[in-house]
Amino acid sequence: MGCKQLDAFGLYRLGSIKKGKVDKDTEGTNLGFSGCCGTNSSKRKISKDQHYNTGEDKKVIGREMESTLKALRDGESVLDLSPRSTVSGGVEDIYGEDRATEDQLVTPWIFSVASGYSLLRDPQYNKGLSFTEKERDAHYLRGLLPPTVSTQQLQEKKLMNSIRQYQVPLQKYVAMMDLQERNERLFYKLLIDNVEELLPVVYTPTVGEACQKYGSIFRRPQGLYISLKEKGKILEVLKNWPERSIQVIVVTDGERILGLGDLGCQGMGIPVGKLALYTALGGVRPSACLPITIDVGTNNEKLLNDEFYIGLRQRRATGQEYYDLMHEFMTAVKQNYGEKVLVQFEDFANHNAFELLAKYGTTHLVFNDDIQGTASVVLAGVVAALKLIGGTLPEHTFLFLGAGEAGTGIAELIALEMSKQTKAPIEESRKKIWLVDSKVIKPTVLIGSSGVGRTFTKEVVEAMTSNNDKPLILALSNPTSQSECTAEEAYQWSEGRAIFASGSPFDPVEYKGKVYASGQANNAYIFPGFGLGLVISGAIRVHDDMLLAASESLAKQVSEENYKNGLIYPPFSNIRRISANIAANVAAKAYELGLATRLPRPQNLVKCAESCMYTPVYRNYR
Ligand SMILES: O=C([O-])CC(=O)C(=O)O
Ligand SMILES: [Mg+2]
Repeated sequence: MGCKQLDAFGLYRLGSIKKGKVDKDTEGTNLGFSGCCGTNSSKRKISKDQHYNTGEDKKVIGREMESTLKALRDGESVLDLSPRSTVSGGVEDIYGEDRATEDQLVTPWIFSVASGYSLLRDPQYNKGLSFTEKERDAHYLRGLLPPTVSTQQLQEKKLMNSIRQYQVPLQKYVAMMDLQERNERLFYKLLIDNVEELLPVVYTPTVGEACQKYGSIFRRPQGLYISLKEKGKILEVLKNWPERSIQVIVVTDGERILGLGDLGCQGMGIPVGKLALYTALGGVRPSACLPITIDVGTNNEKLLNDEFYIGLRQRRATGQEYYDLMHEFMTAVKQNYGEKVLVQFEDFANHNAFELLAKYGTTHLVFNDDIQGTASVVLAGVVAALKLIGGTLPEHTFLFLGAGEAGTGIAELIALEMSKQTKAPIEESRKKIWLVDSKVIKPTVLIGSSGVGRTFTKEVVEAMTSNNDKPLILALSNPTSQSECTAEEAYQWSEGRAIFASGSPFDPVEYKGKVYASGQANNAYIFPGFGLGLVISGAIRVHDDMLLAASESLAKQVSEENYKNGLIYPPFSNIRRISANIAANVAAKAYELGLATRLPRPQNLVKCAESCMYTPVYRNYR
């Protein structure tokens, strides 16, 4: 059976943009910024007269959805595996019992009941001072703990007190990572109960600094490191990981960590952080999460010369060598964990991100957070913002600064949603979206995703404000240092009129006696619930309509009270409920598209999602 090309999200359009005319004289237009539209790593320039909707785009438009659905109808290609990843038998053959895996190496895992000292040292089961008297007797813990028996609540209080005493964010980060390695449930209890306070610690912006200094703060490995040294042995490497039932893998190659660029092997902080959110925000079990860093070297001279750098000391492998390693990895993942494991690509550089998504979208359950997750969260924010700025989605004009993964992904998803609403071809919708600056357009929505900080200058924000009663301004680049502008700047320069959200959080701002709280337009709203939806439905492929389903669900959960405060996202304090609703909407779409394998379909998908969610409450040991 042939493996028909099934266009994954955003692929051909990027190809066409890449092929587009590059004009070096694109600077200076009515909004006062240059036409530079690449991320740090891409540094591409796109001509100002190259409208998003180009002739070349048209040729490939519509293929993705149509071909997906057609392929599904024909029953031909969606489930096909590429020849190298086809396995006959051996799927999830954990203990090496099948004939088909006779020639494969086996890790001699032994599972035993932890007790005594090793129980205290096991982060999955350790409860510290919360072991009861009975448990202390039954599990050989007498004398290994001081006499007091604490509650989990008291432990939480104590740890929050101590974390709050650290002034330096990185110290808070290290304290949280230490806790995760010592007492996993308590770590998640803290994160879940104090999500708004701790998100900036374990996630952006602090995780960015942590990655930059990862070699210096490295204590224990928290995920799998797959480097060029492991070429030919990746399946064995996967088998070294102690957990067998993996549902979500977040993988990076470290080449574009947030807006900080190439951090090589030290990008590991990102998969670790994202998966902590998968559990805390989306309820995916920690044991089912696997952070992975693919190390093909780094072009970051500073790291190559850093004596504490933890990765391969060589320049990045590219081309065939790179793709061969990635292919071995993707094949091994499917062979080891089966069809339903979600592989989330995170912080790959543009040139690889689109290609990997295209290549593996047909054979694996893959999701690119930077292209698709960010698109879904931004579409939700824009749809919600319509309540504040007025008009319908197709009535607005969008200008992007940054046509990398996020910019392209967002533009595509907005165009897709517009064309669903207007029933007009997607080419028409694309005409409202500009990936470059131009003298003639008067954008109503300004979206920054260039990875370059401070590009929304006073001039830019003032120009937006002079054209719009309520300009919608999204400064998406992370971490805070790379934000296109600060919340304070947005409110000051727009005289309090901007509807503003940013990728990394900003504190509320006071302007002329009024307090303005801004939202966080970060894919953290989407990926945990999105992944949970895939997991509970047993989905085998990601489809664009699932991204729309996630986005729709998020937008619906913005309350009147939020709107009154100028917010276009609900607060993170409700994120578990938000994620359960997103999961239910995504799962419903998976069933509708015939991409779900967990049958029969649960009647109430919200209840199903909620009941599947991880709880950090201590369990009693017999
Ligand atoms: O990690 C974040 O905060 C959002 C994201 O995916 C990125 O900036 O690459
Ligand atoms: Mg990312």
